[in-house]
Amino acid sequence: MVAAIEVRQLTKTFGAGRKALDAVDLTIEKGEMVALIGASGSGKSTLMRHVAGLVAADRKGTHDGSILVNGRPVQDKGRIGREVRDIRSEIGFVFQQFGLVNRMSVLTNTLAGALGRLPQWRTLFKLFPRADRDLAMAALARVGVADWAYERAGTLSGGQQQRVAIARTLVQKAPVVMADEPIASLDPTASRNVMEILQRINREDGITVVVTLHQVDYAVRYCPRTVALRRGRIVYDGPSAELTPQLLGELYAGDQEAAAALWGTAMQDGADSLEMKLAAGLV
Ligand SMILES: Nc1ncnc2c1ncn2[C@@H]1O[C@H](COP(=O)(O)OP(=O)(O)OP(=O)(O)O)[C@@H](O)[C@H]1O
Repeated sequence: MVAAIEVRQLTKTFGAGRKALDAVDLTIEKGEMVALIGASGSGKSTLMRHVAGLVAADRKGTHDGSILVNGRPVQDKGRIGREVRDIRSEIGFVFQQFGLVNRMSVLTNTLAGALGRLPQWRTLFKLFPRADRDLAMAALARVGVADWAYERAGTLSGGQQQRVAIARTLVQKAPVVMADEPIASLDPTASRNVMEILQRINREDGITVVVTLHQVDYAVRYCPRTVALRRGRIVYDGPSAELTPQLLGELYAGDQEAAAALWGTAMQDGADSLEMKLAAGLV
C-alpha cells in the first residue's frame, strides 16, 4: 500500500551550517494518527513545511532528500515537484493561529476548503454549489459550531475557530490533515475538544492526521504513535504509550528543561509528579 507520507533522508541547513533537519526518515501510513513532538526549535514546523512543499531541502550532499505524499513527489533532491499545488490540495492544514479570515462568516471560511476544486469564476463571486454549502454545514455541525455559521469568524473563541479550521479540511475532502501546534493557543478544555475532533475524523473517516504538539500528555492520550525530534533528528518513533518521563529524560539527556517542558501538564497534576521528575532525572 502507498504510504500517506514518505520522507527519505531529508536534510535542511539554514544559515551557517546549522541543520534544522538532519537525515530524517519517516513513513506515515494511511489512516494513522501521529504526534510530532520536540522542544522549541527541534524542527517540527520545518518538517511540516517541507512535507507541504513550501520549503525545499538541501540539494548538496549524499542525501536523497525526497518526500512523497500519497505516492506523489512533493520534492526530490532539493527540488519542489511540478505537481506540488495539486498534491497540496490533498493536505488539509490547521495552524496554531487558525488561519481564518476574521471578517468573513464562519460558513464562508469553511467553504474556502472547496476553492481548490471549483472554477475561478465561481470563487470570484463566492458562488458555491449547493452540494458544497450542504457539505460545509454538515462539517460545522460535526465539529459543533453550526449555530455560529453566519457569525463573523473573528467573533468566535479560539477553540471554536480551530474547530472551523478543521471543518474547512473536511470540506476540502483532504485525506491527510497536518496540524501544526493546533492547541498551543488554547486552554485545556478547548485543547481536549480539538484533539477529540482530530481523533474522530481520523477514526471515523480514516483521515491521516499528523499533529505537532509541545506536550507529551496530549500525544499519549490521543495519538497511538509519536515521533520525537531533537535538533533535527528523530530520537524516538514508536507507541505513544511507551513514552515515560524516564524515557524522555534519556531522549533529551543534557536538556532537562526540554524534557520537563515536554512532559508538561501531566507532570503538574499528578501527586507523584516530583517523584516522576526525580526518576527521570529532571530535578
Ligand atoms: N527560515 C529560517 N531561517 C533560518 N533558520 C530557521 C528558519 N526556519 C527555521 N529555522 C531554524 O530551524 C530550527 C528548527 O525550527 P522549527 O521552527 O522547525 O522548530 P519547531 O520544533 O517547530 O519549534 P517550535 O516548537 O518553537 O515551533 C530552529 O533552530 C530555527 O531557528
